[in-house]
Amino acid sequence: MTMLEATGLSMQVGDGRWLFKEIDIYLSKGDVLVLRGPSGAGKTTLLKCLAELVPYDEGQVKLHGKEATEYGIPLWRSRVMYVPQRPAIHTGTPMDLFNMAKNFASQKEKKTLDDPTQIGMQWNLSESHFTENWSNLSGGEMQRAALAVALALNPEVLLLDEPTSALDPESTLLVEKTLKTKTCIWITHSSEQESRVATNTLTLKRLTKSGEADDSMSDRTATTISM
Ligand SMILES: Nc1ncnc2c1ncn2[C@@H]1O[C@H](COP(=O)(O)OP(=O)(O)OP(=O)(O)O)[C@@H](O)[C@H]1O
Repeated sequence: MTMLEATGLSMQVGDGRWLFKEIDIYLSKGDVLVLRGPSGAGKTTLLKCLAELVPYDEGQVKLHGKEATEYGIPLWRSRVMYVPQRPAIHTGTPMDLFNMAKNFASQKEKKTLDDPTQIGMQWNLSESHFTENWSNLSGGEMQRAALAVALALNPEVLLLDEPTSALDPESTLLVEKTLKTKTCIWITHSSEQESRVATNTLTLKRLTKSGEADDSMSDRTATTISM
């Protein structure tokens, strides 16, 4: 049964070019939809539209058949959660972030929250990484800690923006093992990662101003979805 449904999602950018046009996504529980496409094709922006972080021009997004306005935007974002490639500059520690987020009214409706430390320990992080200031963590530690905080908040859909881009191969496999058990849309530039985690793939291509595939750009012929 479809959990997250986007229909006819379209967005135009400043110069009148369509960034993406008439995107349809049907995500059921346990699906891992891999989002691929060349740099600048609009992958990050599409995830931000699904999370209602940036406005789109046409189309609808629904979770369990209801639009974001019916939930209220903060509750929507706690259920359909965008996880950036690099965590925003946070002061304090990963646990401070988790404790702050779990006290948001939108989180309080959730019955179960997990422990980010326990999640991180599956990924070769130690408890102390979660009580260390973000600024003292390495790029890979920061990326795993931010992912662990997001997972612990138990969103229904995770929108993952290159979630293993800062990780070594061993940590990448550990993180994949956990994330592929979740319902998510996952941006990656790696076809190896796609083959390990995807239940289906959506490929974005660059479009011309009129919204047609830009055939002058190599390997950019259409917006395709393969199941
Ligand atoms: N609101 C906006 N107004 C104008 N341009 C925008 C807007 N939002 C996104 N863009 C442009 O759209 C393009 C797509 O950006 P986006 O970050 O979504 O691409 P991407 O496919 O995720 O790229 P990458 O693989 O490099 O991360 C960029 O050129 C960006 O500057």
